[in-house]
Amino acid sequence: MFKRLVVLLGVFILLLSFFIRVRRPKNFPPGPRPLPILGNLLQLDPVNPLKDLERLKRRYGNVFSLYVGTQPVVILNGLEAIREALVTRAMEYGGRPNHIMISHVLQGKGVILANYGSSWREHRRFTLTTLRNFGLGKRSMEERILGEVTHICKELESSAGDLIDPQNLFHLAASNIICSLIFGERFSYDDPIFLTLIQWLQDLTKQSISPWAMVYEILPVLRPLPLPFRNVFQKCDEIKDFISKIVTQHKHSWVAGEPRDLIDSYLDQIDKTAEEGSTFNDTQMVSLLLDLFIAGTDTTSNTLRSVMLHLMTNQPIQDRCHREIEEVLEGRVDASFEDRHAMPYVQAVIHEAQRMSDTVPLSVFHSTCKDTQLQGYQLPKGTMVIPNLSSVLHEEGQWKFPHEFNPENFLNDKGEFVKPEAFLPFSTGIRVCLGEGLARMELFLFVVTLLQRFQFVWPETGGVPDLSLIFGGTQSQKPYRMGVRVWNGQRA
Ligand code: HEM
Repeated sequence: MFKRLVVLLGVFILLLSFFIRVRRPKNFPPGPRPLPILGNLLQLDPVNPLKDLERLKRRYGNVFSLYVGTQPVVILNGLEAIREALVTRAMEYGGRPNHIMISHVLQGKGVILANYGSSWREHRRFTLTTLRNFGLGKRSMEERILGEVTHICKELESSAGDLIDPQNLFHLAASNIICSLIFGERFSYDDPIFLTLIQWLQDLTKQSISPWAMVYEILPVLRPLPLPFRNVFQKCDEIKDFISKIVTQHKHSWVAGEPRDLIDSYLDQIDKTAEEGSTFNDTQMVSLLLDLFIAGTDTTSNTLRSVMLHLMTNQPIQDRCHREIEEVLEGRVDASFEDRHAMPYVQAVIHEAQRMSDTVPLSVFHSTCKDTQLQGYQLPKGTMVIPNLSSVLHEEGQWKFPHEFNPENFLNDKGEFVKPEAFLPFSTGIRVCLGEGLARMELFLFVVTLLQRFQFVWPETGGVPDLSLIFGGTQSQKPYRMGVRVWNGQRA
């Protein structure tokens, strides 16, 4: 059915293109000529458009435009253009598009896809304060994370000598940290309810960038029909129902002023701001909780999978990390985030693997909040803007080794850890990832604890390691299996 629809649409568009010419706004960033209805979609590989974006950047410059359907979109490449938009002109570029499918699914509520304005600002501030109150940057958050790592270690111990695919394990662990923060409890890795929730979330993120999402975008007349994109809305409602039930349970046991988790803190906040015009309410709470799940699970677990793959396929680097960890911890069982200052090499390796993992390649899309400019071009209010973070993470001139895995990218001549300005996996500016602090703490404590206790080896039967990435809103390594050996004083 999808194929027939595409063929019919193709013929129709071809005919239309003889009569209609899409015109870019005046002094708009340049780009290839769009077709009516489809725009430039045929010039982008739907499986992975990053190479096409690189090609277009070479032809049109760091700031160019494309049409997704009838909507013009500006793509920003390289540190300079991204910084000018997201930092120097932060307020002008701090909006979110409201016409794409995922904005409709999430209804512009919560934080991630909320437009620039008081509701977004208040929810962002509330979430950051609450994360801090629950110990972000302090020992209590470390204990929460280390507690989860203990569960991973147990699973790995039971797989010692075997090969395992760490995908689910890392995913469940990252999710559990969010669960413990917002629901006040973690789930066991085989809890059927937890597994269903995770599956729903994966379906939701996968379907929201499927070809049907494009059909939704370019042919609004089809939106009311019972086509596959309706599943995304349905999945989202199911997840929200699940979250709403937990919120209702909390309301029965909540004691004002004594928050156990983010839901309790939110209920306090509703209480405190009960006057007219408050942006805090039950609907916004459920959307915020959903946002934290969506934003905090895939991202962290995909980055972890990438770090482990690079470590496994570079044994001398893994060995050197292990030695540094042993020297600093001196037999101490629990690492602390503060230990990172004494572990420049481990820090460099984690950052380098995160650079290569390029987890959120095209950031979350932005939108201009007013008529504005960039590098001499004019962008009208409401223009969708895509910061190509991937282009910065591999930008020539910014990195010693832009295209290969090499921890030297983060080390100076004295072997000290240095973070180049172009390290932007969390983006930058006023919409910079709200979970950056949490994610950095998780990555460090997970990796240090795992490397202290285990050696990870690329299986002999694994063939040549494939380090290429599967493109998506969040990118990931292809599934792989890793050999796990318990470290008992002797390298195998
Ligand atoms: C390695 C892990 C992570 C990466 C690479 C990552 C990356 C990003 C990126 C690129 C953005 C878009 C920023 C922009 O629009 O310019 C973002 C936004 C966001 N992230 Fe993360 N993220 C990670 C982990 C997390 C975690 C653990 C949380 C949960 C606490 C989280 C919560 C958010 C939220 C709520 C936003 C929306 C911020 C806003 O619109 O104001 N992220 N993240």
